[in-house]
Amino acid sequence: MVQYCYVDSLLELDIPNEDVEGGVRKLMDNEVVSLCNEFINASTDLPTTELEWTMANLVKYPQVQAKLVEEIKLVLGPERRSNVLKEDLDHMPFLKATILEVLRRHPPAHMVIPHRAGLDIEIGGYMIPKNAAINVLVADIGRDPNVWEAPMEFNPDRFLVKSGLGQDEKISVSFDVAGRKEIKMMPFGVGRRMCPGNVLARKNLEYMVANLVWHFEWKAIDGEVVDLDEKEVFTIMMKNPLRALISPKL
Ligand code: HEM
Repeated sequence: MVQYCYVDSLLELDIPNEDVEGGVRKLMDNEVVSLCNEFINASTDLPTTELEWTMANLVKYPQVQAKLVEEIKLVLGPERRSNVLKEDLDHMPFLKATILEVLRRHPPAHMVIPHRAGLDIEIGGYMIPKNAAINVLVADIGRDPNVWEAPMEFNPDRFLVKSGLGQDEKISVSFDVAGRKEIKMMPFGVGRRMCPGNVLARKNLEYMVANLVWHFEWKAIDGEVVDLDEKEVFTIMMKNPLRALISPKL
């Protein structure tokens, strides 16, 4: 069987050649290395950082952890003690909402990768000249009090939508992460350069968090308070790493 990998796709790419009008060229070795480096870092550091922020919030706010466990119990039924499976995640709106709330409140990247203006353009009364480096304050967008009610509060419920009445009542999550209609937060960037791993990253986080709270109880260490201060490393990490009492559920 012929294996086709990410590097093969890079070697096949034709990209615009800025030295030749309308021309194309192949990627140079240093560009391939840089893209692989970006891919490996982006797919490991950011999800790991986000997992720590999630568990920190679940330790700090035990009522949110308890609500997650309730949701899992409801989906798995009274008898099942096995792992939460990928298929189960589709029936867990509160879990999805929790991950979105972590991404809003603690995006692991406070800025996107720098972009460049392709032409002179005026946006919102500001002239942006061609070739200017552009960056976006991702964290500030997700914490904007004009857009989010009590933005510094950790409240996954804000992403839940109720529909139907009585027995037909349904709770779901409907959020435009890609910012197609409006941009209320952008932890994965938006547009053509939006993170290609965003669906995978959210699913993985949901899967890991669901199983971590299903099999273990996460509690604050006596006398310690979970500190949500931030520190910039490659990603925005917890200044004081999470310490917790983790006990297996029997
Ligand atoms: C919580 C997890 C993650 C977050 C918050 C995140 C966020 C981001 C952000 C903000 C960007 C820059 C977008 C822009 O410049 O407009 C980006 C780019 C990228 N991400 Fe992610 N990411 C995550 C996980 C992943 C995973 C799991 C993968 C791969 C499996 C991945 C692969 C990439 C790649 C290849 C780029 C560069 C895209 C480009 O330059 O066009 N990321 N990510």
